[in-house]
Amino acid sequence: MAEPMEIRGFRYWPGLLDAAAQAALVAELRAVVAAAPLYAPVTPGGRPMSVRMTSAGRLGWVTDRRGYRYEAAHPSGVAWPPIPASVLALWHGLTGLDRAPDCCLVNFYGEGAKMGLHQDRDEGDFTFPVLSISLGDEALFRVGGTDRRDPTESLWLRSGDVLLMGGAARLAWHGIDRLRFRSSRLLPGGGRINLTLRVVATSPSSS
Ligand SMILES: O=C(O)CCC(=O)C(=O)O
Ligand SMILES: [Fe+2]
Repeated sequence: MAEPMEIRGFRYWPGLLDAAAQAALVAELRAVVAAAPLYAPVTPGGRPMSVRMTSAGRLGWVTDRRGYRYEAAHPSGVAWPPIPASVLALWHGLTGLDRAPDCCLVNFYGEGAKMGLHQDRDEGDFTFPVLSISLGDEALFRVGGTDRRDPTESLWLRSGDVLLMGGAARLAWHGIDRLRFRSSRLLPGGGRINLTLRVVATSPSSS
């Protein structure tokens, strides 16, 4: 596996997935979205998010008026589809962990979509990293420290880039400021997909 770069404590593999791997992943994600359609989430405060979302895995991350949490089913009631095998292989290869992720959150960014600065802290055990995979249009990723007021820096995430948020950077603030819509031709209609792989419970048998 190629040596990662380091950015603010994150491990970063620019262009890790080649064009063929990206296309294969998109095909697998089409099956995920066919089983568990992208939906428009709302924050606990009632504000619509600009990204559309779904999940694969034992648990999916959801938000609505009742709060941020992990659920065993899609808002429609259907079970989340399994995490694609190629995604699991990346997780095990890059994290070195035997433990599989419980959730593969799928974010779709259409034109104008963004994600405010936040920490990923609904998982319960921050010793496990979060692995992020970017597909499609370029997105301006902003990363800070573990304190909201820490200075931030930005980098453009491109299709095929992979980022591991672990160790001291597991609780770093991060977000997506904007997209270069139609900067990639991977998705025919434009847009960006981001996958984040997360361990949610503390042991695989707990539910
Ligand atoms: O889209 C991205 O690159 C980041 C997504 C993210 O931070 C999240 O889903 O928690
Ligand atoms: Fe996040």
